[in-house]
Amino acid sequence: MIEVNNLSKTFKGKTVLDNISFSVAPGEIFGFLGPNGAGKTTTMRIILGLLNPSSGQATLNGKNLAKDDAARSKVGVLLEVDGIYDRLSAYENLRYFADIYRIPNREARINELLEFFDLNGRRNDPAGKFSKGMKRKLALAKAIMHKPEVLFLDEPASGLDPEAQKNFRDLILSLSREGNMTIFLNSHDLDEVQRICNKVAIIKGGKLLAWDSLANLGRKNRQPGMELSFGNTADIEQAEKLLTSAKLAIDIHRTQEGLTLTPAEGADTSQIITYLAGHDIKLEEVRKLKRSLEEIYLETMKQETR
Ligand SMILES: Nc1ncnc2c1ncn2[C@@H]1O[C@H](COP(=O)(O)OP(=O)(O)OP(=O)(O)O)[C@@H](O)[C@H]1O
Repeated sequence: MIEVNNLSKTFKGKTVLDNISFSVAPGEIFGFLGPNGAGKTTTMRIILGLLNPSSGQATLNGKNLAKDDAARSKVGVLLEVDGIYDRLSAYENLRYFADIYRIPNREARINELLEFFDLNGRRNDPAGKFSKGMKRKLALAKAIMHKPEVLFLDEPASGLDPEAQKNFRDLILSLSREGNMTIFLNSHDLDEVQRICNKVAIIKGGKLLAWDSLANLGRKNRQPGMELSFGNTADIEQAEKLLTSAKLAIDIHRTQEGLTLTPAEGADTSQIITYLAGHDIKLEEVRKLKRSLEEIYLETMKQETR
């Protein structure tokens, strides 16, 4: 369990973290979201014990990583700069770190990692000749070599093409599932976070604006929208008028086959369907629209500046 309690950080009088608190449960894939300069990397560095907080604390299983070597050995870290040696081969890079970390059964572990990351065919090629995606995979192999409990990733897929990004996401998911690893992911890639994280925190200007599961965040700000399609296109206009005057829905927009809308406060989907049926309007299909993380994120950002 990672616990961040009332954490603040000031650099030369400038507050970059302002009394933030949250926690990450074991096995969770946690997405830490925010614009550039929001304070994500600073928070991560404090948790890792690389930077002292101005006040408050951050612990892993109750231990301060700055002061506890045993606790520090339970984490793996992949920062934006991946620390791979270009002149060494994939194998030599892993061998070098295996020696530093005194990994038991070194050769077996290196072979397992090269297989898992699909790098075995290029094991003897210098890493400098690798594509960006392959280099990231090698860096991730290095970060998890000692089988950490928690993996910290700072913008792990930035600069990768869509296919390499997908590849990387799948790897992170399988590490979480098979290795039962807790993952702490710093990102401003909303799509990436939406696809893999189960819990999200949003930070801006050093302040924590939100911290919840994706599902709860979607519900909290506003009800998710719905899409209605009609067998008879003449009903579309009529339905729009009825729902507007009955004040059952807001944000009503016409589409090719029907309407998208958000149930008004106090109204719900079944009320809307019953109301339209009572006015002889037949619905062909009703679909709940899932709110994207992008909508939630932008709304959260707006609320803060209000
Ligand atoms: N060593 C430092 N000295 C002074 N200011 C710093 C230092 N490290 C970070 N900052 C400032 O702290 C703020 C937060 O930076 P941080 O790197 O944590 O943001 P971030 O959310 O990780 O941003 P990005 O998405 O761009 O990586 C920024 O204004 C940055 O300039």
